Amino acid sequence: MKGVQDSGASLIAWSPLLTGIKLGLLISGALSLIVILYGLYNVILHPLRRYPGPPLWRAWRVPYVISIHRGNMHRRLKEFHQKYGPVVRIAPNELSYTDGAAWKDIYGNRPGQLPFERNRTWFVKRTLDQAQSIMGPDEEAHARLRRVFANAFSERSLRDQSPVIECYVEALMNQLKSTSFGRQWKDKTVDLVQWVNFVAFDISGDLSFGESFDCIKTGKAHPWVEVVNGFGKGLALVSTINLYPPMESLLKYIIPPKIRQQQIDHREMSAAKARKRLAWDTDRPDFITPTKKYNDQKSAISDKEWELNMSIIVFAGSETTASTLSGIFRELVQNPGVLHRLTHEIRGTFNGERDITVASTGRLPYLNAVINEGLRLCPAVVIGVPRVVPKGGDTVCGQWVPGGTYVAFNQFSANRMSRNFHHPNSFIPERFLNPDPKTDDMSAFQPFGLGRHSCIGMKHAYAEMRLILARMLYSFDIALADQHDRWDWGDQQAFIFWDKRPLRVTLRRSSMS
Ligand code: HEM
Repeated sequence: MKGVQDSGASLIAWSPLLTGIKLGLLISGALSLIVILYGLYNVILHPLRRYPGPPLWRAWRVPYVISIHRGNMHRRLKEFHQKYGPVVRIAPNELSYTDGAAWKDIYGNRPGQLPFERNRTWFVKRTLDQAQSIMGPDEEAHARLRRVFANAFSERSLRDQSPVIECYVEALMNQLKSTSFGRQWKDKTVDLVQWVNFVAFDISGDLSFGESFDCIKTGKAHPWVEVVNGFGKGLALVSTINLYPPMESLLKYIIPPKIRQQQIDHREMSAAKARKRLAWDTDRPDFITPTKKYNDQKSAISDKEWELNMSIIVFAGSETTASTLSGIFRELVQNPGVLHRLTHEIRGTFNGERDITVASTGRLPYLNAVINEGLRLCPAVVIGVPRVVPKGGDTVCGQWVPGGTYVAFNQFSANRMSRNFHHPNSFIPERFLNPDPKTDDMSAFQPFGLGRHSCIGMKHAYAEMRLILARMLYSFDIALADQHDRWDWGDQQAFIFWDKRPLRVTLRRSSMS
């Protein structure tokens, strides 16, 4: 009897816990049901239901988020486009395109039609007084900022700025040629990824902040550069969290305090550098002199906007150029035939290193073809910058897309589709010498984007890349340090930007230098 009483008493004592467990099961059951029903709705009833794509990705956004954080989104998208075709639904409300016609429809300026704006989840504004940026989604602010900075990127400004670019490339060459510990060298092994990063950031720092980061001089990355090199992973985290607005408030708990402090210090360092350059009364040839002149008349840009946009331009101008050059150098050392033909063109054109300038490298057909082929195989903007279809919907590639859908042209996938390019995974610069529309669809090739948001620094990027490649191949015979170190550029991870692996090459002074 006592035993029964005891077990009855303990059952009573357990009953709140059992009720709690039951309630918990009920709630998690209900939540799972909602998640399943939401997935089923997305696949069966959603307005995008007729677009093909991997079932789990069409049902929920989670696989997309996981892939972004694994750094393999570019490879997954390529697989999907190979399987499902030129338009793939990669999330309940997102379509990915590889058909060249999508460039004009999504990014082009179409008079009389509403624009496809930049997707706000990528460029969210955290406070109302946060400065506007040229990379931001606000079309009005963008148009104003684009006008303010336009003169700094004109053909004429590039001519004025060329001596600055040449001076840093000269410094790079001197550093690479320098003796090691006082001894002349015959062969020298260097990591080219590191050195092109140094030169690209030093040039960008000078043209925007008025001072170099001194990466070439010191042989190491400046703290400002070190922080922005990890920027892609941060942007990937923020952009995916922004997809789930209630999670946004958790950001401050997710980001470790050390990283948060690093971000604050970095912002302050950028602001101090920007203020220093702006206070300088000078006519030096850089991005700021023409912009300041315009702004003195129009007062179009606030102090905070100066600070934010100068940092953006430093980053946009260096990471992209450094990535592309890293890709081109890797392709060259892995393709000796192309390297030989390019070296022959460069050494046959110039009579000495002094002849190699921004202006004189503009007319080398094979050099230009090599750069374009590098931009195709190793696109700096790996994953398309998404846009949003305007209210009321619009047509992309002849198919109706409802308003609010995210749409993007994905360059890595598009450039490696055999329906766009013959032997799409091979490095064949010749395809750019005499493009044959039967084998290569050049409408798919827009490495600098299209329309009002297309790259403002395109001329500068080509100028820098031509000069660096020409000077390097004129002065050095370059080969892979380890002949087994061969792989496809796309094998690397990409967190919005490429997570670049080293490129160890052996340099030997050429007979020309
Ligand atoms: C190989 C080098 C480069 C590549 C592949 C590249 C690519 C791109 C692309 C695809 C866009 C369009 C983004 C969008 O559609 O939302 C863009 C925008 C931009 N790029 Fe570049 N870029 C390069 C170099 C540069 C350089 C050297 C600078 C400046 C010095 C620069 C500054 C910018 C800026 C400010 C924007 C935003 C333009 C706007 O929204 O009006 N880029 N770039």
